[in-house]
Amino acid sequence: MSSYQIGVLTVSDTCARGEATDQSGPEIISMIKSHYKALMGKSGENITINTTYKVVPDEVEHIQSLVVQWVHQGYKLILTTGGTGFTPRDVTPEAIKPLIEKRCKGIEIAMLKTSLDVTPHAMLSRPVAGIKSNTLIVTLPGSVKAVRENLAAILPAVPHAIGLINSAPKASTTSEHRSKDYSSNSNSTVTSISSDGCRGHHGHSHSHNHSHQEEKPHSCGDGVHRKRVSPYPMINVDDAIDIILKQCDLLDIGTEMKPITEALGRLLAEDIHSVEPFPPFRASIKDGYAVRSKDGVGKYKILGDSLAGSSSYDPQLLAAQDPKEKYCVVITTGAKIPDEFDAVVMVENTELIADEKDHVSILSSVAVGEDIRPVGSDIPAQSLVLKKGAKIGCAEVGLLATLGLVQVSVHKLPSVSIISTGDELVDYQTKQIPSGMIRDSNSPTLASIIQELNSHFGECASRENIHLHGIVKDKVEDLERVFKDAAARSDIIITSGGVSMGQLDLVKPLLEKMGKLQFGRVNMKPGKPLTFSTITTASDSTANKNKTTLVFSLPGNPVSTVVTFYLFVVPALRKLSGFSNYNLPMVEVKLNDRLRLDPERPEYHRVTIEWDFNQHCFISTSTGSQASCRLLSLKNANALLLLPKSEGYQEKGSMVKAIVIGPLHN
Ligand SMILES: Nc1nc2c(c(=O)[nH]1)N[C@H]1C(S)=C(S)[C@@H](COP(=O)(O)OP(=O)(O)OC[C@H]3O[C@@H](n4cnc5c(N)ncnc54)[C@H](O)[C@@H]3O)O[C@H]1N2
Ligand code: MOO
Ligand SMILES: [Mg+2]
Repeated sequence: MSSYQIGVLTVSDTCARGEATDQSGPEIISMIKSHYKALMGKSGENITINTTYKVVPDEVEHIQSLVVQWVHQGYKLILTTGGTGFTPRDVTPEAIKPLIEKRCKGIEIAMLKTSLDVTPHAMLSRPVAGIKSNTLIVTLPGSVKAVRENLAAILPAVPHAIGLINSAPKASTTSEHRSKDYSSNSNSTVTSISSDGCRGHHGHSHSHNHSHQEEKPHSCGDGVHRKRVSPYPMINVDDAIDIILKQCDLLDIGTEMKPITEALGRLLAEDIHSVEPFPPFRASIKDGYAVRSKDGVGKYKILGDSLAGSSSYDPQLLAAQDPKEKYCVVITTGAKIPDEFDAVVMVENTELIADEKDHVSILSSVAVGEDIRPVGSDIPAQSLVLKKGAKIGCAEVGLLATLGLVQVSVHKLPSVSIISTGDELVDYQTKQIPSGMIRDSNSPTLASIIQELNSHFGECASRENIHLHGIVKDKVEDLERVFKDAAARSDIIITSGGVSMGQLDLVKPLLEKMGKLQFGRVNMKPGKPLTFSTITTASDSTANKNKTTLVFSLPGNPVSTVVTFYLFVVPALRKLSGFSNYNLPMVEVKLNDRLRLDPERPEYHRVTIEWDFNQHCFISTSTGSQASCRLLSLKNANALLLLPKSEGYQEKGSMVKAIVIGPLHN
């Protein structure tokens, strides 16, 4: 028995404001139900149709966030009504089009044709139909009459369309995919594995379709009545990142003034302009003599010197001299060129004259301006030197110093709380550990990653405001207390453990209770049970708005913890720190290994990459068995390969994209 979740979305300012009652939405629902009833009557198939009905104003964000959420929740069909006309408030097509992955013009034409048979005004409608993920999305006009016509025109094809969109892929989808076995004889085919977790031999197959359950807090229940299928739809990595980035807009981290010597790695929160020109005077580029270029080669009288920082030359002297003679001033690199001179001869192109120390022989003639830096030639006055949003590197600190700035306005950095969860954990400093227990490695690992990120990719998390909460046992009251404390003090909470299918995996239900669980599973390997939520803490005063905290509940397997951190926490940290490029650098690398692919999930395979001057490209070397509990698979890794989900292998010598996660040489 399959169940269809169908979303009906009425887009209308007046209905949203309650100034008009919506007829079209209810009409759609009744047409859908009666059509399917007829359909089921014929085919005998029994489908349960659940419809969700919402009304939103004519606003792109409102339409998109609901449609995206419904798609993530696995809806089969989404029908909107309203907002497809020509008036300024008609934005439904503009909201839906960017979400569509596959346009379905046939459906649009069917609707237009039907309506045009009725009235030529139908050409003033802008329908959009298309597929996003596994969902068919169709915009219908606003009027009930037009809804009836358009829906009647396409309903006969909709069930079949949905069937095609959700048809199983050709390749066999048995879940017993073989991959590098955890044991040493890696070429033995693993008969079955614990679903994607660390290699175990208590394997069982697991199906990937999920039934959509109402969004209510699910406890995993006790051992016996535990869910057999995760209630959390599996979404893809890009959509997950989109959701995270969107939620970042709810936080306002703010800016602060920092002394320039403490601003390295920070992002500028304002444009930086020069006031004075630099250099502020005409400066010599070389050591030698300042001359008047018109005097050419010959014997020159030395009138004094102008050294960088001090000068004995007095212009009165020149005025008192015989104009027919040639004059010069000793000059050093960086020194001010006296106004009466217009070029520099390098000391290598002169000769001393025996017994005449206040004369010199100039051997080469120079052009006007030779070896002189004009005023402002490095930095013009009143010019934009650094743009808002620029990362302050070493040179930028120097430029700020050159401009005489003592402090600068920079983006503040998000504060972070790190929490390890699990009854089996003891502090890593514990010498004798009781049987069945293990040391917590995730917290020290995560704290170190943040430090390394800050040093290599720009400051993206507060160094002072990173709070290690340590280990929290699998007890709801303990977890709730610590999460509440962390939410009050941090912008971002990073937990590890307790998010899969175990009866002590309490984190997801707790977050559904404490906040809003945005998504609970991602189609990736490792890292599938990654969970992302938001907790809103009411503000104490009406003045400032509620505080939102982003909660990243990473899977407990140490490698899953690290990989999901790089893929999902880093973009949030960077966006909140003011970066415009949220992701870590991406490169293309040539494989030095033949790697088996996972037929169900895209994989982030750990490698060491190095530039090869003979092959003119990065060469990647796998870190070995990729079991997600094997932290060794991250040892010396400085990149994550993006391997596609597919049968078969990624061949040695082929080019693959990789995310750079560490220094390119050790
Ligand atoms: N029946 C199913 N079981 C599992 C599934 C599934 O879909 N069905 N998913 C597997 C996958 S994939 C992953 S990833 C893990 C993630 O599970 P949790 O997030 O609940 O993690 P835990 O169960 O708490 O721990 C997993 C593993 O990692 C060790 N661990 C936990 N915290 C730490 C820490 N701070 N330092 C070091 N090691 C840690 C823990 O002892 C476990 O061995 O679920 C699979 N199961
Ligand atoms: O073990 Mo899991 O593969 O991290 O998702
Ligand atoms: Mg678990």
